[in-house]
Amino acid sequence: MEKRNLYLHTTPVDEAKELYNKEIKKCVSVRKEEVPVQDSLGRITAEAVHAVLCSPLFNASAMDGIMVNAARTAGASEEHPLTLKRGKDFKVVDTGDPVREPYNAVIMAEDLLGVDEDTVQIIAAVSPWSHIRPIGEDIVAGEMLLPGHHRIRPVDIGVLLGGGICHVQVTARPRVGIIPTGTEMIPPGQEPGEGQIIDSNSGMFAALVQQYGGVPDVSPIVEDDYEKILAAVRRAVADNDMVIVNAGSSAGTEDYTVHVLRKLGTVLIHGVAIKPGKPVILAVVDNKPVIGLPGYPVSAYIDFETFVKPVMELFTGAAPEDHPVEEAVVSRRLVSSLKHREYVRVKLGEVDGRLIASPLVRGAAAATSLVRADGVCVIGQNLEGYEAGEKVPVELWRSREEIRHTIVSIGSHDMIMDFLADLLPDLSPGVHLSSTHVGSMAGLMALKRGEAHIAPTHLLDEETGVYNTAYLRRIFPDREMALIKGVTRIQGLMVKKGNPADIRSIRDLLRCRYANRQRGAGTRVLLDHLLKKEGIRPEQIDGYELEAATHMAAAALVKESGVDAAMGIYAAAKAMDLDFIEVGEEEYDFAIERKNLALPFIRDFIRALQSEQFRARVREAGGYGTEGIGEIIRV
Ligand SMILES: Nc1nc2c(c(=O)[nH]1)N[C@H]1C(S)=C(S)[C@@H](COP(=O)(O)OP(=O)(O)OC[C@H]3O[C@@H](n4cnc5c(N)ncnc54)[C@H](O)[C@@H]3O)O[C@H]1N2
Ligand code: MOO
Repeated sequence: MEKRNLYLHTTPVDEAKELYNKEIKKCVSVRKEEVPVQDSLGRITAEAVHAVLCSPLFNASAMDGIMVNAARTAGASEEHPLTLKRGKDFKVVDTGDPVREPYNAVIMAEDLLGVDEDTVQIIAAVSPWSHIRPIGEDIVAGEMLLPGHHRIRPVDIGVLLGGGICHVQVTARPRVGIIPTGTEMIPPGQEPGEGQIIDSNSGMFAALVQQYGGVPDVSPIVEDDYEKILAAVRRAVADNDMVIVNAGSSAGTEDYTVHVLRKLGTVLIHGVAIKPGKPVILAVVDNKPVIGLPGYPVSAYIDFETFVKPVMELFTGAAPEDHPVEEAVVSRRLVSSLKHREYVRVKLGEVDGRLIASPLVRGAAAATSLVRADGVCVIGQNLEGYEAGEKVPVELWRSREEIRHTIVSIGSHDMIMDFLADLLPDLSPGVHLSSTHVGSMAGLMALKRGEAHIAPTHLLDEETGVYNTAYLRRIFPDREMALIKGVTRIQGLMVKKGNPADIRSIRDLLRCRYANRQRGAGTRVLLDHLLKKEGIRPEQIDGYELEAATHMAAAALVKESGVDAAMGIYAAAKAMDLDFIEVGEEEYDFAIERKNLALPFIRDFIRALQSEQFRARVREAGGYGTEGIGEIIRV
């Protein structure tokens, strides 16, 4: 079996879905089961449900008051109030009480003039049936309460019970077998050894299966061995309605999934024009759908939504539910290939009334991009992408309301942005902070294009030695700008614990392996400044070209790889348990257009900055100063 799968042909997404759907429909049969109405929330009705009882079950008073015979009230007026006697003319009723012959109308208590215990006067006649809910007003026995294919909601449960139904026929939950494969995989919770990977996908699949109304059945991890995978698939197919085999879907020498599925059944598709998610396998084994999903989490998720969910809907009878789509302005150029339909995760924010989509990292292994995403921009296979500023359709993964109350920050990274994102919804319910880390300079450019509310920045003006203001003046010559004072922070060289390479100053970078930050990052500007002061040229630094996107990513390189030093902030070094050699202090502030200072959520942001909770977190992290925090500097 030591051969590679070369699947050069990739089928367009819709074609693959249609072909598979046609084939699967032949073998999927919907099973029904009866469940107590009380336990039916979220289940799908297998057939229409009809009421067995009327509601109300009898003619019922709709108000507190008295019941009368309407004819008896004729002639009552303000000039000629009519006197009624208890027992003879009326009976007292409460809301919901039955109203029977000879009574046929109810008068509200507030419309009665009390004379004594047993006597009232009325000043208007009433018509028959007033304030009476007639039998079957809401539900008539035999009436259809819910159609088939309907997802049962709390209000439906109320109506079913009211209509005399205690048990309801729903579609049975499909059992979905999940087989994680890979010799390098370990279950979550086990200490990973060299080269081992935590099986995080199975947990995600199990949750997705539950979300879409199925019952997950996760097998133990199967190593990359043809016979073992074959046995696992056989077992899972026998025990379940459908099966997912995870990883080993592509062209590696140990990617056995497709060979196993060919041996056991029919592989209809291997390779779809979708990115991420290309190596998906759509097969049928023993009349049951079996889908091979790629190992990379983002690919696996996109393929699950695209191919597994529709099959589950065949079993559950649920109507396909799609995310709402809205038009957004894309903040960066998005290049895509005609070879596939591409799903680009985006952060969304509303700035100056426009919905702005900022693309997140596109790697298929970047699972956090799924967590951080507010939506996804789907670039059709017939498109080569979009230019910055172009309108693009975006599937929303969060509500429009939530997006509207989100402060969009684009710029330099600091851990205080995480503290603030965590604190804000606590201090100002409903307000969120979304921060994208692209470096100080790129953040200011995004602010200029109207894609962000604030841009965190720490840029040193070499001539004046002053942070931030000079850049704002230069980049926004004709706009009224301001800086919200943030923190001062200690910058330094992060080195391995115990400083084995004995690094004491910038000059020592000449004899070690360094990791830099991306172009336009304030930390890189500071390094360049310090190198210049020492008369060192960038090309003399080994690793000047190696770029980390954040302080923490730079610290992780020092901690886990052959890198000896990276410039960063004290808090990152401390968080990663690294040693730290101080090189200077800098100012990390928030650039903003002055007109936006009045936005309610910007006031919330400033309040959060000045809160005792925030100061406490910053003190705990260490390496920060908070003098003047939250003050406004006009630029
Ligand atoms: N020569 C080629 N190599 C690859 C191609 C190709 O066309 N030619 N396709 C690439 C694409 S696209 C994808 S997507 C991946 C799919 O990989 P596999 O499905 O074969 O998965 P593995 O190689 O076994 O694993 C890859 C990677 O996925 C992660 N993984 C796997 N299982 C799990 C799990 N249960 N939980 C969490 N993460 C998991 C892990 O990082 C693995 O290293 O192939 C490319 N290669
Ligand atoms: O299809 Mo893979 O998912 O592009 O990375």
